[in-house]
Amino acid sequence: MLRAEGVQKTWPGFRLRLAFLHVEPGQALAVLGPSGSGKSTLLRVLAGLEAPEEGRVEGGFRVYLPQTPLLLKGSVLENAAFGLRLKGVGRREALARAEEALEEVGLLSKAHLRAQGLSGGEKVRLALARALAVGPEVLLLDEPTANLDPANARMVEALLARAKARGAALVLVTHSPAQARRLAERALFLFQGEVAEEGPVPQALREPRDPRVRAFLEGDF
Ligand SMILES: Nc1ncnc2c1ncn2[C@@H]1O[C@H](COP(=O)(O)OP(=O)(O)OP(=O)(O)O)[C@@H](O)[C@H]1O
Repeated sequence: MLRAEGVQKTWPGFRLRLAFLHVEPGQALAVLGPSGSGKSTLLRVLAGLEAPEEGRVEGGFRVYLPQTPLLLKGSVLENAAFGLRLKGVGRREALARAEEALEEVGLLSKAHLRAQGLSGGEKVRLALARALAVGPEVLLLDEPTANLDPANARMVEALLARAKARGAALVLVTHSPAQARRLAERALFLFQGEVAEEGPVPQALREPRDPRVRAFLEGDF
């Protein structure tokens, strides 16, 4: 479960304001909006990586995936085990669970290769394996399929759907209304740091009330 209330976060010349946000276990909220509207800032506030000047964020164990995966030097397997090791899981068990996570993302055959040598799509899948291995209650994802080919994007979407089915709450920043439709129950549109629209996915994407959201969805924003 993830819940935020009365959040305000300012940067020079920019202010994010969010009255209320709630994501249930097993559900996903898609966050859409033009470049610079505050999507990443919102995600980082929800992750606890940026402290808001006002408001509260509450949630269970959260894992944040930035747009460009941050991988460590060392093998694919060591990277996949890293989150578990941080949580205090012993080395042997962490490696065994990391292997399971790698199998799930289709990277077990590359477990002993250098993580830095993976392709872009494989790096995203590895970051997801590392995240999923720790069983997060909340996954915060910043455009996880940006720059991926269709096959990798489909694979990542399938993994996210599986994480939801296991009860994770997802917040998914995406530029793709189609992806929002496939993965999310609710959608939120940000414009210049303000929520212009929030609602269930079919309606919010099909019949938005805000004219800026309509223009955005028609590709005019
Ligand atoms: N660490 C920071 N320091 C100062 N300003 C920042 C910082 N992070 C974001 N901003 C500013 O906040 C505003 C919103 O940026 P943010 O990255 O949240 O938007 P976004 O919707 O995620 O954009 P994009 O789709 O291009 O990634 C921008 O004006 C940006 O310059």
